[in-house]
Amino acid sequence: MTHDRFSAGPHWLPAAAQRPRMSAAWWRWVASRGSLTAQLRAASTQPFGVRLLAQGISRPRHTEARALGLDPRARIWRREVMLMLGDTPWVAARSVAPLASLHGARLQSLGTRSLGSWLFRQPGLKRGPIEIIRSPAPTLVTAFGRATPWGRRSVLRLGHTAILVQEFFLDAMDADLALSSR
Ligand SMILES: C=C(O[C@@H]1C=C(C(=O)O)C=C[C@H]1O)C(=O)O
Repeated sequence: MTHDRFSAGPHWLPAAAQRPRMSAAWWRWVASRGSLTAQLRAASTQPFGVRLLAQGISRPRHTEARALGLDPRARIWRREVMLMLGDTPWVAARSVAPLASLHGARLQSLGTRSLGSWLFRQPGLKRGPIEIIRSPAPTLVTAFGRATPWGRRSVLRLGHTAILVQEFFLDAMDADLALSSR
């Protein structure tokens, strides 16, 4: 069985439903609607980087298909990365987009450039509601560190292209920014 970094167990809920369960400092990260890349860059003196873990054609998870309004058998492009500050991973991210809608989109050629640094420059970008999950499956233990309880996702739309961006915050970010204690 392949190691599945991103099989999240519990349910995705609207951000407001999860707010009482998190600190104000976490809320400012998990519920923000701007570019996470830009927020990460501003929060650390360490250089921001993207470590590409995997990308390619796949099938969506059921929860991803539902979020994108897709048939679970539809083919999607998946991109799994670690967002790094210096040598420390702070966020694990999995973004998926229907292959049919990717025509002309840059997801496939991004490499180690941040998806957000391209997306948030596009005029007409629309971001759907932020959903939050608590305690993503403990399987999100990577060679880079353990996950915090928090993950978030939203669908970003650019014309006919829809991209579900899922971000799971790692312990090192919590420790470096002392988010749980504020
Ligand atoms: C959507 C954004 O892009 C970030 C960069 C990603 C990537 O390069 O794959 C994935 C998730 C995001 O955290 C953002 O910066 O908000």
